[in-house]
Amino acid sequence: MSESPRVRNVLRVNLIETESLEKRYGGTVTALADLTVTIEPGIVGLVGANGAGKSTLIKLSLGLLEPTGGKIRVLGLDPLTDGDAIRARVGYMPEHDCLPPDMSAAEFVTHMGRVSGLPPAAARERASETLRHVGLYEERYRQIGGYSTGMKQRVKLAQALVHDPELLLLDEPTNGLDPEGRRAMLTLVHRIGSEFGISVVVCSHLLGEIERICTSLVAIESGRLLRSATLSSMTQHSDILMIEVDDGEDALTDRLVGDGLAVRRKDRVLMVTLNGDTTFDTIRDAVADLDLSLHRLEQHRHQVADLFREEVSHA
Ligand SMILES: Nc1ncnc2c1ncn2[C@@H]1O[C@H](COP(=O)(O)OP(=O)(O)OP(=O)(O)O)[C@@H](O)[C@H]1O
Repeated sequence: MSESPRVRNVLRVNLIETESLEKRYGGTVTALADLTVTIEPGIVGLVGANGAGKSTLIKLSLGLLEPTGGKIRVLGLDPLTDGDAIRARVGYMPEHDCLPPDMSAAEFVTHMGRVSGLPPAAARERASETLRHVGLYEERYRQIGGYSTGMKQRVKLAQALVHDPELLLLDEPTNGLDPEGRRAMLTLVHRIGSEFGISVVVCSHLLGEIERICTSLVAIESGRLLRSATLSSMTQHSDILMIEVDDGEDALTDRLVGDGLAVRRKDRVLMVTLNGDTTFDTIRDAVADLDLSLHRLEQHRHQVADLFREEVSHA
């Protein structure tokens, strides 16, 4: 984290690339099927319902599992042959609780720093630093067994960060947290991604929750790619104008339809399909002729929900 985002961002290598990736468990359960996706640097939400295959993809990325078909590369490396190199450059926060209750957070995170190859003094220093970043500095000498769920999640995050990785893989980091705890955890993840320049792949079954912190989203369903897109491409202007007037929506609708425009109504909002630059003039003239007061006239932006949530909700 001491390294500047500028230096890190020079390395624009893809985070994860898969080609026809397949993972079957025991020959019967197909967790991933023909998954081809390229995940670029940034804060990436990996969304999908429970059982969609998110954890399997993360474990394949770390070389903890072997694919039964296809290819996967992480930071340009092959997890099967370059597993050590990948684990040195990647931090992993697993979904389930895996913390020793009778160790303090300081001891545990220092230990994980040592496992990652840091010398003793550097591991202790980095452990303190990362525990401060995740908001556990004051509590770092208490036994983990006495921590709340939120504090345990932060220890898991700290151990993933201790060796200063380029990429963080976070599996459902908000699991078990109350709404305030979820917000705080996501704010922390966003800070790590935006201020420290560490790329993050964050798994969640809750699209609505993670979309606000992500630069791109990858949705999977039953082990297959549903959609992959950047947030900016998803929230571009559409060709729909949203109009609200104080009163007189019916009269305005009739008039605009009479002027040849396509109008849909959603409660009190008129949604008019743009038909060249003259559409604005037509609306202005209609509002003036009907003596209405105009509250809103703006080009509708696509909502992530429109493009994604519906698909994910079926997942
Ligand atoms: N070790 C395993 N043996 C057999 N089946 C497994 C194993 N691990 C996962 N699966 C199955 O593979 C599918 C994908 O599971 P995976 O854990 O990757 O999904 P997920 O999207 O991470 O969901 P969740 O958040 O619930 O873990 C599921 O049907 C799951 O039951």
